Formats: sequence, structure tokens, C-alpha cells
Amino acid sequence: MIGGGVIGAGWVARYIHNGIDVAIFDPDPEAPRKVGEVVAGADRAYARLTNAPQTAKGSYRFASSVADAVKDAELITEAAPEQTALKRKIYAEIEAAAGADVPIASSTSGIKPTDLQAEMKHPGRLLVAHPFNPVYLLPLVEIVGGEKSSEAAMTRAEEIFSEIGMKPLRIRKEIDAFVADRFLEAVWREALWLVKDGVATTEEIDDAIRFGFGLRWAQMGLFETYRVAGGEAGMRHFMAQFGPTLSWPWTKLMDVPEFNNELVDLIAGQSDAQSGHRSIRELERIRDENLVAIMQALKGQNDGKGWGAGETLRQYEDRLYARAHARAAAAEHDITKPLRLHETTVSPAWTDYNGHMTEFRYLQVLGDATDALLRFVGMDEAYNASGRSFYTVETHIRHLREVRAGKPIHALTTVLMADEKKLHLFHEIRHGETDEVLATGEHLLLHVDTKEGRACPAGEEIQAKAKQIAAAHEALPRPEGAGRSVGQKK
Ligand SMILES: NC(=O)C1=CN([C@@H]2O[C@H](COP(=O)(O)OP(=O)(O)OC[C@H]3O[C@@H](n4cnc5c(N)ncnc54)[C@H](O)[C@@H]3O)[C@@H](O)[C@H]2O)C=CC1
Ligand SMILES: C[N+](C)(C)CC(=O)CC(=O)[O-]
Repeated sequence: MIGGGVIGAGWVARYIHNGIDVAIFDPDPEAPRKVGEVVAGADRAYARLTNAPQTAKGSYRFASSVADAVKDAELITEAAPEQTALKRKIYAEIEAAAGADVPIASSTSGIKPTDLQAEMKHPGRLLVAHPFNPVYLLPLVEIVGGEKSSEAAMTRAEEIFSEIGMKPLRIRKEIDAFVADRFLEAVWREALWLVKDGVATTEEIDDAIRFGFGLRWAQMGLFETYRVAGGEAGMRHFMAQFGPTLSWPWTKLMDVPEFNNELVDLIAGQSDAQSGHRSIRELERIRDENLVAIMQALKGQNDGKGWGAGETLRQYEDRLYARAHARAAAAEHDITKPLRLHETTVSPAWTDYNGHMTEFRYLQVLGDATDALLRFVGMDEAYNASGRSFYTVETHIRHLREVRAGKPIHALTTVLMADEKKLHLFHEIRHGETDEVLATGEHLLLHVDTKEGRACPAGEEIQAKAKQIAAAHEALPRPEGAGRSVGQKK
């Protein structure tokens, strides 16, 4: 990572949360503090973003030079100040130290990649990967190739960004400022005019966005929103009605207000009056929590497949679960003992007014432990897609000890019984530091034909593995609490 400012620190946070180790070069002596604060904000946001088992965090270190930062890199991300000459100088330093085929992704918000790669020895490796602030939460990254960018570098970068929960958007033609910043620039210019002309304050303009079209844009963008606004006749009627208004004097977009101290004082003064009572870090926290809430809400839409940024989050979670299941499958497990197949950390978003993990989250953790066991015995996407699955038909949870946010927890799973259609499981949720039993969950699962909605025998391999574990677990002492009912005397 070259440059550890607002954007560089955001990239670092996204990378390390996906298990990637990062070396950063930034000449600013304050950079370690600033990166540390952004990473702390990202930690808070990720704890709320998803319940899926997250990859063990990567590490970051500060390098003494560009060469030191890039020497072992598989991807080099540049987020240095927006100056073509400075970026070109940095690429020369990179090329002297890093392998010729390692892609360099520039975060520039508007400089054309052809201009950036003009003096490079291996220009094919350079592409633009334009992210959005906060980089660790917003999925979009515009991928822009220059005249000499290689398809291999662009594809590799897109693969990496998809893996880490982003939405790469390949821009078809190289133009200044790409696509998204074209809009932002237009809106920004018009807003400056509205404030300068005394039509609205900075706060009123923000209200005009966030109470209205800003909400629409988070989920449908411009064209789908306007299609719906055309009524039953859709876009054609919308254009027939509003097309002529384009020539009315509704914008001053082509005209830039004079950028002088008076304008800066006017805008910055109003912005101070609007938001100066909160620190930037506090505003970042509020922004992050709102973004997480929006993305989580969108994740539940579209029959559970997710919509817009929520669909990207859903796909990212599927990847996280697949990675966790692959880790569990690759690990050696002694099936003569209760199985440790699911580990997680208590999210701050899971706690109640007592500051402890709230009751329904125990069921979620137990459900994830059951899924991990089902994966372990061989149930995968292909099996589910063939119309077969297990449904939980009965559950008994005991809440034994409280646990606070940020604490590691794991489940130990005993298979009490397995036959051709049924699985009887007992999970203990344990504290990762003290090993105390925090809760137990006893569950009966039925194998079903999901198309017919009827119980049916499980696949032979799944049956065999489940029965093998159940036979091994039969030799264990019966877990304390197994078979208890609510309020039963000891
Ligand atoms: N701030 C924003 O909203 C966005 C910015 N970008 C782009 O990201 C890039 C960085 O912008 P910000 O992070 O906002 O700027 P920033 O000013 O917050 O950070 C730039 C960092 O680069 C460091 N730096 C200066 N010279 C350097 C050198 N020779 N080698 C390595 N690091 C050096 C600075 O010390 C500073 O920490 C720019 O190209 C910008 O256009 C992209 C998307 C959004
Ligand atoms: C202001 N900006 C042009 C640097 C903004 C961006 O490039 C993207 C963003 O995060 O808004």
C-alpha cells in the first residue's frame, strides 16, 4: 500500500479484514496513528456488518521505503496524492523493486490510466481501481484500463476485489473522472452554486438529499428510479414528460463558481455550523453504522438474494461461510471427541441492554454450528440444489453464562443419534478464553425432500458419515444437560 491517508487507510482496513497482510509506505510521521484510527473504526464496523465467520485478520506494518513496501507484494495499491508527476515517480520506484507482473492499482479519482502509465517500463501492469470512501465498507471499485493496461492485470485485480467483498465495475471507455465522479462533480458544482447564491444552506442541501432521492439512489440508482416514476408507461413516458425540461434553466452545471477564499469561507462556515459540534471520528462512526444498517436491510431483499449493495454483501457472506467450511474440512478432526467445527466472535451488534450476547443470537450461533456439522458430514450446495436438505424440527437452549461483545466463542458438537432420516445433535457454546460453557443447544433435525416437503432418507454418504460419528460419540459420557426439559429438576 503506497499512501496511508484517507483512502490508503481504508484499503488497509479492507485488506486486513480479509486476511491479507499489508506493508504500507507513507512519509507522513502521523500516518501510523491515522491508519490505526481508521482500522479501529473499521473493526467496529465489521463487527456489525456480518454474522458470517470472518477470516483471521491479516497484519499491517509500516515500511521504510516504497521498495521495502512492495518487495514481496502480490498486488500493489497506490493511494498517494492526486498529482500525476508524483504518482509517476512512485511507479518508477515500484518498478525498480517489484516483480514485473505484479499489478499496480491506482486509487486516482480522475487521472486517466494512460497518463499514469506513460513513463513506465511495464505499463501493462497499471490499472485504475477507483474506490469510494469508506473503502472498507462501500463495495464499488471502478476498474479503468489505459491504452497499455493488460487484460491479465485487470482480471487479476477484479478477482481479488471480488474475493474481498467489493463490486468491481469495469469502465468501458477511459475518460477523466470515470463514471461515478462525473455525477459527484455535477452535483457538487450545483450545490456550490445553490449555497453561493443563497438559495439553500449546506444543511438544507444535505436534507434535500438524505430525506429524498438519496434514499432512492442507495437501492435503485437513477434509471430504474425514473422508469418507475414514468408510471405504467415507464421510461418512454418519463422522457416524454421531463425531456423538454432539460432545456429549461434548471442547472448551472456547465458554469463553475469562482473558487476563491470567499466561497471556501462560506461553505466551510456553514458546514461548521451544521456539523462542527461532532468530531470527524464521530461522524465516521455514525456514517459507518448507517451504511451497515442500509446494506444489511438490502441484504434481506429480493427473496433473500439481496439487492444492490445488499446482494454484494450476501455473496461476500457466502464466500466467508465457504472459506470457514473449507478450513473446517481441511482441519484434522478426532471424531471420537465432540467436534469443534464453528468458531466466531461476539459482535457488538449482538448485545442487549445488559451488554451481554442477547438471547436470540445464541440460536444463531447454534444454527451456524449445526450448518458446520452438516457440511462436515457432506451436505454442500450441490446436495441442496438436488432438492435435499435437513430441517430443524425441535430445539432446546439453556443459557448458562453471560458473554460480552468482542469475546471469542466456539461450539463443541456431539452427535447423540443418527439414522437414515434423523440427526440428534447437542452443542455446547464455550468461551474461547475461559473455556466455560456459556449455553447448550439440543436439536432434532429431519432429512427432507425439499420439493415434496416430506421427510426422506439422507444420501448414503451423508448417512454413513453421520452414523460413524454418532457411533464414536456413543462411547462418550452423555453431555450434561442432554435430554433436559424446561424447569426439570436436577
Ligand atoms: N478522499 C477521497 O474521497 C478519495 C480519494 N481518492 C484518491 O485516492 C488518492 C489518495 O487520496 P486521499 O487518501 O484522499 O489523500 P490523503 O491526503 O488523505 O492521503 C495521501 C497520503 O499520501 C501520502 N504521501 C505523500 N507523498 C507520498 C509518497 N511519495 N509516497 C507515499 N505516500 C505519500 C501522504 O502523506 C498522505 O498520507 C488520490 O489519488 C485520490 O484522488 C479516491 C477515492 C476517494
Ligand atoms: C472527492 N472525490 C472526487 C475524491 C471523491 C471520490 O473520488 C469518490 C468518493 O468516495 O466519493
